[in-house]
Amino acid sequence: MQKKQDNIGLIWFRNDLRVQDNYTLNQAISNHKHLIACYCFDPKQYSISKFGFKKTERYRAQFLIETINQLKTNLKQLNIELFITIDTPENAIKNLVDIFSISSIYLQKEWTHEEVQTLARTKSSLPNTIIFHEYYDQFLFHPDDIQMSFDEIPEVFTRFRKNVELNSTVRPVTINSPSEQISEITNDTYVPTLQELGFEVFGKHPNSAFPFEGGETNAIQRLDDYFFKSKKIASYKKTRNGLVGVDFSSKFSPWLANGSISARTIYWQIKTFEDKHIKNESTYWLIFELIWRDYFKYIALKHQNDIFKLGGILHKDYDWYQNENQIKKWINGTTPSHFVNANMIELAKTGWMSNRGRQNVASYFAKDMHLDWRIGAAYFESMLIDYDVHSNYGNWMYVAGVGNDPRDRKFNVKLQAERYDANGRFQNLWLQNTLF
Ligand SMILES: Cc1cc2nc3c(=O)[nH]c(=O)nc-3n(C[C@H](O)[C@H](O)[C@H](O)COP(=O)(O)OP(=O)(O)OC[C@H]3O[C@@H](n4cnc5c(N)ncnc54)[C@H](O)[C@@H]3O)c2cc1C
Repeated sequence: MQKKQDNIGLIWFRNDLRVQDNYTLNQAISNHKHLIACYCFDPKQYSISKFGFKKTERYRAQFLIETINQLKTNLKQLNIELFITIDTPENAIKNLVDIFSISSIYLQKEWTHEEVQTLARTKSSLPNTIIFHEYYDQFLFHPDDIQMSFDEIPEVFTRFRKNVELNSTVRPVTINSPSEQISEITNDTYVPTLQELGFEVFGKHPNSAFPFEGGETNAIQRLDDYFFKSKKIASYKKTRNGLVGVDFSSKFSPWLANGSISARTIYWQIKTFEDKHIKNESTYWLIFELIWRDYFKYIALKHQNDIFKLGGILHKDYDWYQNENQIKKWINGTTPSHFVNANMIELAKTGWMSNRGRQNVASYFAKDMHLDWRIGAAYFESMLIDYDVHSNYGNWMYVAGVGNDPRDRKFNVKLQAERYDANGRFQNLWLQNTLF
């Protein structure tokens, strides 16, 4: 076994906010006797984006605060202090490097524009002797285990799925054990409040389909409830197009998005469930959806910044409008479609929307209202508790006809409402103040 280094290693947490099955942390623990960690509430993430929305709205901010609280506690159990700042990484990390004479920094590898820029700024604020150890760790199927280069990722999901199902395996989860305690370390940093991030305190909406709290422990709790206590996973395929309540789908996405649970952990727990209870179409379908998640990550790796461009990865030259009045109607839930409105009001009041809802409101925005799809995507980015850059932009491109839908479908929102909300329960839930 390699001898552990005496100098202190630094783990920079971004979207991998967990201690178990965290390969980056695992490598840092293997290489260093002593470790510290940091998380930055980067003010840029709370500023206004180019389309006029706050990049992170209050729902995700609250979820993140809860997540960092648990991360701090869980890291302490591994004898690792988490330093938290409301500052840019370039400033915060430079400070820690100076104070603790850090020479190695560990982080999850990201490839989207803003993350790459932030890392570049951070690197240039530091001496070039600092070694950065970056690892892909957000996938179900690790990039080294798929039999395709990024350029060869198929543009059709089914081809990608069949390839990985046939040729790749999911790695086992890694268990992290404590590192050595650092004596006499002072850490007076703390998890900020919502107000310190620029928001007012708010209560959870009583009708929210996502009433859960952030953090690794809560993610595991939800998994245990959905799989082993209620066993709802066994009927997931039948319920997953639901609109009302907590259990029609797994609700794993917010924890997956900020990395408080890994896709591998979910996968191996599905396998345990199948061994202990039942293996059926529903248990498979949850894995199928996790492969969709991987797919959009690989699409972003393949096409880089094209996923943010108006013509998307297909470089389509459609006519798009930026009519402010129409955009407001969509956001406020005052379009001619009650079904679209109900979904948009749910999003505004809770930070959550079902997958069925998202497909419909996005299709309506792009294909009925012909509005610049990037504005809809930026609004989702602001509001969603589970915002994930690859899934959000990948799905928006798909629905807008500039991405990976080979059939370029348009949703008929009236028929969709009749099919998925036949008794109007969902629409009544969110439109009661506007219709009656
Ligand atoms: C326009 C649009 C924007 C979206 N934006 C996001 C986003 O920012 N973040 C996000 O996590 N998901 C996004 N999705 C995908 C999907 O709607 C959510 O992942 C899902 O609704 C989350 O609920 P769940 O965890 O209960 O999902 P389940 O149905 O229980 O699925 C389990 C997991 O599979 C993954 N998954 C399921 N469907 C998809 C999908 N279509 N694409 C990628 N992964 C999927 C998610 O990680 C999800 O947690 C978007 C979909 C659309 C149509």
